[in-house]
Amino acid sequence: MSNSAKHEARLGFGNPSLIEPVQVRHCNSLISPTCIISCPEERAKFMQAECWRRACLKVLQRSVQPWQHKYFSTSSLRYAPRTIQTADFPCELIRNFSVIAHIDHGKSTLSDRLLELTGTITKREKGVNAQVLDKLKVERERGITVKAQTASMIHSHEGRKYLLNLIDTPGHVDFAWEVSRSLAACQGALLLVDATQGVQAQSISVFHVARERGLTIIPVLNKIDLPASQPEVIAAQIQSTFGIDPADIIQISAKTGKGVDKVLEAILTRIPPPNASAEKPLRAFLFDSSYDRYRGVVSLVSVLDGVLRKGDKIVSSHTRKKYEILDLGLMHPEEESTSSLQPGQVGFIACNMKESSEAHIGDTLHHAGASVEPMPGFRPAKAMVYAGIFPVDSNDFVKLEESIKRLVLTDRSVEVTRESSSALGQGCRLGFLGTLHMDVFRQRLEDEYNANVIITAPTVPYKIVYRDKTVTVSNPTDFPDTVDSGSRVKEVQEPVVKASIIVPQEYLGDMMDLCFSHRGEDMDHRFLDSAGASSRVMLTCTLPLSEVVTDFFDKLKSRSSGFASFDYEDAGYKASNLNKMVFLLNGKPVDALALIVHRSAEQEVGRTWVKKLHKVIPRQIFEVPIQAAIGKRIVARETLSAYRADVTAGLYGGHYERKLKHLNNQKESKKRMKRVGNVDLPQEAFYSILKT
Ligand SMILES: Nc1nc2c(ncn2[C@@H]2O[C@H](COP(=O)(O)OP(=O)(O)OP(=O)(O)O)[C@@H](O)[C@H]2O)c(=O)[nH]1
Repeated sequence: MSNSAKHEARLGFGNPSLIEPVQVRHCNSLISPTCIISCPEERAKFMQAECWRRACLKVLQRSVQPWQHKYFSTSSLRYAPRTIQTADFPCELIRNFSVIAHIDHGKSTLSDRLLELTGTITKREKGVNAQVLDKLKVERERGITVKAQTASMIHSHEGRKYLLNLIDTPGHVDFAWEVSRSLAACQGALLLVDATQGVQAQSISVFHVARERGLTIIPVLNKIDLPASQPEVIAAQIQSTFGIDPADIIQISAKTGKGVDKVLEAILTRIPPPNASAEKPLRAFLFDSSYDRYRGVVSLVSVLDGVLRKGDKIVSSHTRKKYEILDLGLMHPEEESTSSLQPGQVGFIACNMKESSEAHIGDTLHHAGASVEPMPGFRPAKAMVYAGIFPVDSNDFVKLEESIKRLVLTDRSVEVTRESSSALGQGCRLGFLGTLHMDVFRQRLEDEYNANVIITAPTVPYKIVYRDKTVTVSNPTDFPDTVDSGSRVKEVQEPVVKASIIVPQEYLGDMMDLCFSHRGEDMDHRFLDSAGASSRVMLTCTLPLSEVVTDFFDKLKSRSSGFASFDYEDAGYKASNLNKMVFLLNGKPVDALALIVHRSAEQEVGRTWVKKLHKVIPRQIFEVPIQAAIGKRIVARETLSAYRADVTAGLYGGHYERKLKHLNNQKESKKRMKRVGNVDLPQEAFYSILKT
């Protein structure tokens, strides 16, 4: 901002500490919406800048009460909320639908195109951000959706205005829970299939979830602009896999916009309106929540019956706690306050819930004093993979714990407990839905909270069956040291999954080999297309979850030249021959590196890890044996040779015996060090071991 700019009017209200500082870079100066501009030319420049306008809107929507909008005054900057009268949309003018598909088949691109086509966002607002609904930095960087997003659109058709509510869902198998709860708020689903890749593993799983929920499915073939697309072949595949009539399939290019208008028309004509009544007592189904630092928990609800108004007193069927609706409205695509949510509508509510655990996913909210039948809820998200997270600098634990707590407020599927390790100090043990989920969480910690962390090798929850009880163990340090006939342990069970792999026929043999080498059982396969040179096969088998969470997916992609797609679902527990492997440095176990391994992989895993350790541990002034042990049995060993300090360096010339005396002294002191077993293992060494 130029020096000539004088202060004239504040673009912030009430208590300035309530205003989140949003930084906007313009004309190479950092400005924030609380900054003040008076020079007319400067002001005009700022006001025309899109970044400035968006930042102001963001601040206003987040921190300012609607009654304060009038103070936000200069003419070109006036905050003009697009007022939606929700009462104008009775059930027959509402359509609630999700976009579902295999990963990367174009869900977010189609969602953006629908938002554009209905005028909800303009091309200018969209700017360079290719995907409006992928709001997280990690989503934009990786080009994947990790959190389902809701957006309401208004679309005019044959002289009537419809309220369309879209939910863009993630495609990766780790986030299947997100998809299933999003579908609970919908009557229809757009099933996207990439016209170059065809039906993939998650296309099948999401199709079945949508069908089980009784949703109307609109099949859409995407990416028909690509030269490699084969619309007819893939349409036949959709017909044979799902029993869908090819005449019902809409062919589009979400990228160029071709055919997307037909999708809009199908949404209006094929998806039934919600069956909700304003006369019945209120029932609002809570299907998602997030945390806002100023307002507490903000929940997404689908109003099944009745009307929800600002100021209403509501009760949670799950906790029986009472709340007052302080704000509510539609996601358009950002939050936009309205005075009510009508039957059949999907929107957000803020009702002073302080803890995110109060917003129980699958809860039914009703008016205080009324009694209603709650909807059947969801099964809670189940952690499949556990890992310890430790700060690289152990002094940063308090800061790290605080960051984890905050992040968990926005990601309810993560389980957190405290953990301490003699090697890595204080940390947290976290439970995730899968390894991608774990990696995304780690990246968010680094991106959003500047955390520098060490994350231990992922492990799955095992069941230890003792003679008198069964205990679930999600940390290798809690696993019994020996599981043999003499111990109290009757058996160890590990989680297994039912895996399905879709792959061109020529890779079937490779895939069977791969599953077999990862302890796959009950293998079966069936052809998806009518027999032909390029027909595709669906291979199913049960796999131990611990095999899936390591490098299975990478191997699957490389051995199928990227053609295989993979999906899995929980298939319970199975008895298995497992043991705890510990790594000894100079005879002392390093707790943070303990692993649970299957008998058949002991040698290989032991050798690989011992080699890894040998590479990264700095040489000490004494020899260090690095061993992998199972109980008392050593399965692999490397020796880190001693680093020999040149104790004779300062002796110029002189007698040979004098040098020998120094060398002997050094030998003695090394012996003492060895006895203490004091291996110097910096945190950075752990970082590089566990990173790989
Ligand atoms: N050529 C072409 N590319 C497309 C089309 N639709 C999407 N893409 C591209 O496909 C890639 C994946 O698209 P996304 O919209 O992110 O896919 P998605 O299904 O939302 O991905 P996830 O949320 O990670 O499952 C992006 O690079 C898009 O630009 C299309 O119609 N034609």
